Amino acid sequence: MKNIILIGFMGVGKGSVAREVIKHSDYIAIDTDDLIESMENKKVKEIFEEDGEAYFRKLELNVARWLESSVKNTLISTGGGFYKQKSLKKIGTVVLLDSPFDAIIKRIKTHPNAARKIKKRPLLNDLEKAKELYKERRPEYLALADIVIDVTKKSALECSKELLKKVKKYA
Ligand SMILES: Nc1ncnc2c1ncn2[C@@H]1O[C@H](COP(=O)(O)OP(=O)(O)O)[C@@H](O)[C@H]1O
Ligand SMILES: O=C(O)C1=C[C@@H](OP(=O)(O)O)[C@@H](O)[C@H](O)C1
Repeated sequence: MKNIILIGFMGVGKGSVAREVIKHSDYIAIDTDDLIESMENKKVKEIFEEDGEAYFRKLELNVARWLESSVKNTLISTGGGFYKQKSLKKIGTVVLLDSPFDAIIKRIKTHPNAARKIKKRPLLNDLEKAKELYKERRPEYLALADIVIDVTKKSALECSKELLKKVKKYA
């Protein structure tokens, strides 16, 4: 099985879809932010505050190198900026979870833990800036994707089923 690498904007549902995929397939899952947090023994938010974004991006590069050389048969969910890694397409089949900006924000805001969900994502704290980032990134995400899944109005389970069906062609 080729790796699957899930990309998409902050909060679009990469982690949630990954959790459903592992329930319904033989994939195991890892998450680039989780790897970084355990490497550094710090939350992403603290790394941004204490070490800066550039340092965080270096950690993403280290993770990308390790994924490319050592990880197989795995579903890899990523942070929203991980797609900039040059080796992305070598790591696995690239699956984009896609949704309009307003739909992503609406979904996060209706979650019971909304404030915490927003706070833990430093680049989502200023919504105007986040929208600009979305506009800049969306065409780049689309250009890299082997598979695009529109997650708007679908449950994470539905998205996971669509992903598993579409990915068969690339296995
Ligand atoms: N398909 C979905 N339908 C409804 N809510 C969702 C869906 N996918 C994710 N969410 C909610 O959106 C928020 C962000 O999801 P998450 O999986 O953490 O995104 P990401 O990993 O892309 O940052 C969470 O509150 C999650 O419960
Ligand atoms: O879009 C980004 O640049 C980031 C997205 C975050 O991950 P999520 O996409 O899981 O929120 C996290 O990696 C960091 O805050 C930076």
